[in-house]
Amino acid sequence: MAMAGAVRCWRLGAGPSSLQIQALSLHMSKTAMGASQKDFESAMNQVKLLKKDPGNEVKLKLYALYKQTTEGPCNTPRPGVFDLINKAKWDAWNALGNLPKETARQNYVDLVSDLSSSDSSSQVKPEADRKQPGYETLVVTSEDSITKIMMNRPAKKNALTVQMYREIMLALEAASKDDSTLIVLTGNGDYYSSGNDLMNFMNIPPGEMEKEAKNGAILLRDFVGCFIDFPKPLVAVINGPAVGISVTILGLFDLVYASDRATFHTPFTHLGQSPEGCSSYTFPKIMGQAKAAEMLMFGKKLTAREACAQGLVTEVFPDSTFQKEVWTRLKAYSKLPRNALHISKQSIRNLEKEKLHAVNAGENSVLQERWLSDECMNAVVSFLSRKAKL
Ligand SMILES: CCCC/C=C/CC(=O)SCCNC(=O)CCNC(=O)[C@H](O)C(C)(C)COP(=O)(O)OP(=O)(O)OC[C@H]1O[C@@H](n2cnc3c(N)ncnc32)[C@H](O)[C@@H]1OP(=O)(O)O
Repeated sequence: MAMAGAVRCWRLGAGPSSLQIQALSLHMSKTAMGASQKDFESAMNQVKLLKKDPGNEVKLKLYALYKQTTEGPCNTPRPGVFDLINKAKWDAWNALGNLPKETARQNYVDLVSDLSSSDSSSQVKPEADRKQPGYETLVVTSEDSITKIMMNRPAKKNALTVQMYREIMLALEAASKDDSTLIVLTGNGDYYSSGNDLMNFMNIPPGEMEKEAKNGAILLRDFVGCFIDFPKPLVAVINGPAVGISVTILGLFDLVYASDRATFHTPFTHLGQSPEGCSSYTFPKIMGQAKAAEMLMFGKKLTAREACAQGLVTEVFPDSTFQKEVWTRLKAYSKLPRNALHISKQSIRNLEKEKLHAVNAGENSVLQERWLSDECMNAVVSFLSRKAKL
């Protein structure tokens, strides 16, 4: 809602200390003498420096007091019934009746002073302060109503260890309960993620293979289950190549933004494995049977633009401007009415939830067998002995 003169430019920068000093001086002006024209002008400038949007109700109050101070009681005709914004502004001004200009000026100065005080106590914290503690393989931060979960093993291309699967589940669980509107999953470094860490298959004593395969299937079921059940909009910010499970679960996200440097690769057959992440169901639905088969069965690697053309990716951005463009977009989306957004997400997902859980269970029991196969073991040994790479 734009209100000329009274309320503009909430995001113009000002150091917290200068805000505090000005807030204090405005408070001090609330003495018996009443607010002067200079105080009023200073308050108008102060409004432009507020970092936190005070909300429409307060903006209307400010607008009304501004008009009353500068023009006196409202004497213009009421805007038409469909001119909602101007009608709301007129109503707020008109409600002040015959309030004297001096009192309106004082009230305006007092209101701005209160807003400035609460604004300066909620200044943006530095990145290090926003980082949530307790994660070793992730960096989790919350800002602008967005919780960002960043996979943080760049030297290993963000390959997913058992600990990382568990930490992502914990971070999702916490994010489902925090006050964020959107949740973002992304990667640190040049890769989004190279998929399952193939070291997860190593160092298993000979007699323990079946038990470990079973544990792996349970971990995978729970991991994918978290994405199926997640109640808020999930956004993948694909900063570079994505492999294996980091690709398949994209079918469970609400938005997928990719750098034009990203690629999408599911080389399951080469690895003696089979699709997971509900991709055996979501991919044919998203891109059609033929394209899904080429990816999931024959391991065709897609460029970001191909993945976008096939509906797996929402939008592709040039790598040079990727972060800036994506985060600007997400910050705008995070201001949408939170409850409406979450209810829409849940309505869409609820239609499919039961089916997705059944698909997840089915895929995992097939994979549990695959992990015990010679084809899978040979592929892992080849990679680890550096004979094979994707
Ligand atoms: C329990 C749940 C199970 C869920 C199952 C999911 C299925 C999948 O996700 S299948 C996909 C598995 N992923 C792969 O097969 C990728 C294997 N990695 C590669 O082919 C290559 O590393 C690469 C193409 C991703 C990158 O090649 P590049 O030459 O650029 O870099 P590298 O020198 O190979 O990698 C750097 C460093 O990172 C290690 N690394 C990378 N990816 C993995 C991985 N997936 N598992 C284990 N380690 C990985 C790589 O070994 C290097 O480590 P060192 O520097 O120590 O040699």
